[in-house]
Amino acid sequence: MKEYLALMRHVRDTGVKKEDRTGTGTLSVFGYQMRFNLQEGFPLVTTKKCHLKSIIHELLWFLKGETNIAYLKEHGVSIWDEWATEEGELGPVYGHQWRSWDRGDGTSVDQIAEVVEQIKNNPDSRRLIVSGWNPAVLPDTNYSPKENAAMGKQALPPCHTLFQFYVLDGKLSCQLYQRSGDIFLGVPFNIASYALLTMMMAQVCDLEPGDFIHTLGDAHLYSNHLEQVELQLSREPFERPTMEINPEVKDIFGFSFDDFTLKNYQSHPHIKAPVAI
Ligand SMILES: Nc1nc(=O)c2c([nH]1)NC[C@@H]1CN(c3ccc(C(=O)N[C@@H](CCC(=O)O)C(=O)O)cc3)CN21
Ligand SMILES: O=c1ccn([C@H]2C[C@H](O)[C@@H](COP(=O)(O)O)O2)c(=O)[nH]1
Repeated sequence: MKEYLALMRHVRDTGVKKEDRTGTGTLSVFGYQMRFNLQEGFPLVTTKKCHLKSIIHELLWFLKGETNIAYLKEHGVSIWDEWATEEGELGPVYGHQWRSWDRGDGTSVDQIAEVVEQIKNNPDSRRLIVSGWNPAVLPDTNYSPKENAAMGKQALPPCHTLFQFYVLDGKLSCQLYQRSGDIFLGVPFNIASYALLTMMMAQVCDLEPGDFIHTLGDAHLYSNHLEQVELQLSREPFERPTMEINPEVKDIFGFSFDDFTLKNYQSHPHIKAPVAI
C-alpha cells in the first residue's frame, strides 16, 4: 500500500496548518488522487492492522439503506457511536441517500439498483453516478451532530460524497470523490470499502474489477495523530492481501458477511488513535 503511504508522507511534508470544525487542528492539502488496480490484490493498509470486519459490516449496512446504528452494534461495530442519538439514529445519511433519495413527491430513488441496471444495460454511459450529497438534509451547523440527527437532518454531511462507475474491456472501474479525508483513521476504511464495493458491483454485473480511483478534497492529518503517522511511515509495507467473494451471489443486495474471505493479510500491529468528533 505504497500509494497510501505516499499520501500520508505528502501531507506530512507539504500540508499547511488549518483549523477545523472539531477544534483539533490539522495539516491539510487540497486535492489528491490515488489509483488502485484491483487485479493486483486487495488495497488494505498493511502498515497497521486494519479491522476489516468493521469495514464490511459498515458497507453492508449502507447497502441495506439503514441509518440507525442498531445493525452495527449487533455486529460489534462501534465506529459511528459518537455521532448517533440515544436511539441510535444518524439522520438521512449514506444508506438513506443511496437507497431512498426522496423525490419530494412521496416517492424515492434507489440509486444503487438504478446504477446496477445502467451498468448492465448501458455500460458506455457516462452517467453511472451515485450521490450522497443532498443539500436539503445537510446539518445545521448551529447544532451538534446528535441534535441534527434528532431533527431529521444528517448527523454529518457525507464525506464520501459522490462515486461514478466506468466500464471498458469487460472491466468495471469506480472513482470516488471524497470531500474530506481523515488520512490516519478514515481513509484506510474508505479505500477498502470502495474497493470491495467495486468488486461486488463487478461480480453482479458479470464484469471483472478494474481500477478504484480515490480523489480527495481536503486531505488532512489531525494534529493528535502525528506520532502515529511517524510510526506508520517508519514501517515497510507488505504485499497486498487478496479478497475472495462467494461467486454465487448475483444480487448487490444479497451479500452477507460470510461471503467475504480475506487471504494472506500480513500486517504490522494495530496503532491506536483518538477520533476527532
Ligand atoms: N474525525 C473523523 N474521522 C473519521 O474517519 C470519521 C469521522 N470523524 N466521522 C464519521 C466516520 C466514522 N468513521 C470512523 C470512526 C472511527 C474509526 C476508528 O476509530 N477506527 C479505529 C478502530 C477500528 C474499529 O473499531 O474497528 C482504527 O484503528 O481504525 C474509523 C472510522 C469514519 N468517519
Ligand atoms: O468516511 C469517512 C467519514 C469521515 N471522515 C472524516 C473526515 C473529517 O476528518 C471528518 C468529518 O468532518 P467534516 O468537518 O464534516 O469534514 O471525518 C473520513 O475520513 N471518512
